[in-house]
Amino acid sequence: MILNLDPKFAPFQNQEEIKFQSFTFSGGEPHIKIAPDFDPNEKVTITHRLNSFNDLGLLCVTVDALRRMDVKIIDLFIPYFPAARQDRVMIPGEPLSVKVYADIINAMQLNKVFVFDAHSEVTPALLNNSTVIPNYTFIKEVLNKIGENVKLISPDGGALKKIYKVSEFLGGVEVVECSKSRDVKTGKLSGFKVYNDDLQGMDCLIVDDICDGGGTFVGLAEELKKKNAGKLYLAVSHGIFNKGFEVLNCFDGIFTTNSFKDFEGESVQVIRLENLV
Ligand SMILES: O=P(O)(O)OC[C@H]1O[C@H](OP(=O)(O)OP(=O)(O)O)[C@H](O)[C@@H]1O
Repeated sequence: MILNLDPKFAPFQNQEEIKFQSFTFSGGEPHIKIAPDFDPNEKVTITHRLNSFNDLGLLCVTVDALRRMDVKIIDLFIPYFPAARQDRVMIPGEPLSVKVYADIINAMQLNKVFVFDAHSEVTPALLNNSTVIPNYTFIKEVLNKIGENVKLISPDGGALKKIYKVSEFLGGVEVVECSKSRDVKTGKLSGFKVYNDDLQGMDCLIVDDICDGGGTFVGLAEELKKKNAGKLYLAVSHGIFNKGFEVLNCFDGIFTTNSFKDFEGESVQVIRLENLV
């Protein structure tokens, strides 16, 4: 049985859906009424795009309601794990936000928690019973659209381990390693290095988990262009794109999934998770 808390997000097709009504009380608290016409002995998988504390609140009350209906086995699929980038404390006074979210979810005592393309190994390390769904099939779909004659570009050390696994899955597509540096005091991006000089005319696909403002990818695209690379493409599992797509107009194509939100009529090609999981 599936309980899709976000009506626009139904990644698992052909499964019986649990009906419910959800709304927000006038004081701002999320609420749910689940229709009791299903067998509580069956496993229930909740799917939810958990992008805010309100979403988390709805998840908490949903799990409570299911437990009170005697549902014993609950799985959760959250495609984008909130605060996954806040996986270390850089300066005293900051929270370890990823642990805050993980602790709350762990307290729900779920059977399994599925996360799509976790930012780092910290998320699954903190989450009990977690499974990370890799980005391999997403990137394969991207190559189906742009062709396989590209080099895979890894923007930084954090992305490196994952990109070699993607390359292996794709039968050995060549990887170009890059690194980015930040100003120690401000944390602002200060430079990029591309460890391959043989990019003349080569089409390049930058692969990463998240595009937020896009500074990482614009900076890297400039470096790739300096090396006379051909067409530039960007594929990110989780598209936040908080500065819009205009800033990313150096790219010949941008690809993402609907893990964070839907992008209707915007300058990005969305490969929906329905086709990937
Ligand atoms: O679109 P932008 O605003 O440039 O952000 C995108 C970058 O941010 C994240 O990495 P982050 O820099 O947090 O990686 P780290 O954990 O390796 O520091 C993500 O993996 C991208 O590389």
